Amino acid sequence: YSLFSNRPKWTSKVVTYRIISYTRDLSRFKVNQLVEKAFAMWSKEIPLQFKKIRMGIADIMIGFARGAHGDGFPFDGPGNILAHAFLPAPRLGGDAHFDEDERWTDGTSIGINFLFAVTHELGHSLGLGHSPDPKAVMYPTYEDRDAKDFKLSQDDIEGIQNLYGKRRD
Ligand SMILES: CC(C)C[C@H](CS(C)(=N)=N)C(=O)N[C@H]1Cc2cn(c3ccccc23)CCCCCCNC1=O
Ligand SMILES: [Zn+2]
Repeated sequence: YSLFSNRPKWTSKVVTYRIISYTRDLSRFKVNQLVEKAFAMWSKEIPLQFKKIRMGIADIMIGFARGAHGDGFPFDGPGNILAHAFLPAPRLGGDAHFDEDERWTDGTSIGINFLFAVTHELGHSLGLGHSPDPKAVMYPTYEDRDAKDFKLSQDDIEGIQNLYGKRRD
């Protein structure tokens, strides 16, 4: 795993999130469900709670966009960069954006596995960098093969616990 030298992290006990836009590739219900599942994978390992809000400003704002979308980091059409997320910080910090020019799937058809991508992006939203371990969710590139029924690797867990400590309950 890798962290950033200033080790940015959330210092509140509860971190809020809000899904502000959706994709035409998956139902809103499915997007909500997969985002919830990705948060649960990380929160299982650390003493941090995630709370979904429906209005207002959340710590982690999640959405889909194509091309230039107002954060100075325009997406690049199909393929290449699939998504991006900002390290823990106010405002844009923590936010995760998914490229609407990709085809997002829940594993039942061809396309980029959305659950895998959300889990990777939330790793960044929580403060993780990339891992050199090809088995880690935080490995820099998307490999379709291990996107089906994946779980956090030991490396991912060690990294996130280095930052937030172990969950005790
Ligand atoms: C891990 C993801 C869920 C999130 C990361 C983005 S991020 C910011 N959150 N680390 C991602 O999109 N990685 C690229 C990295 C990448 C691979 N290639 C590229 C060609 C051009 C540009 C980028 C890439 C080679 C060709 C394959 C392109 C399709 C797959 N793209 C990737 O794997
Ligand atoms: Zn990444």
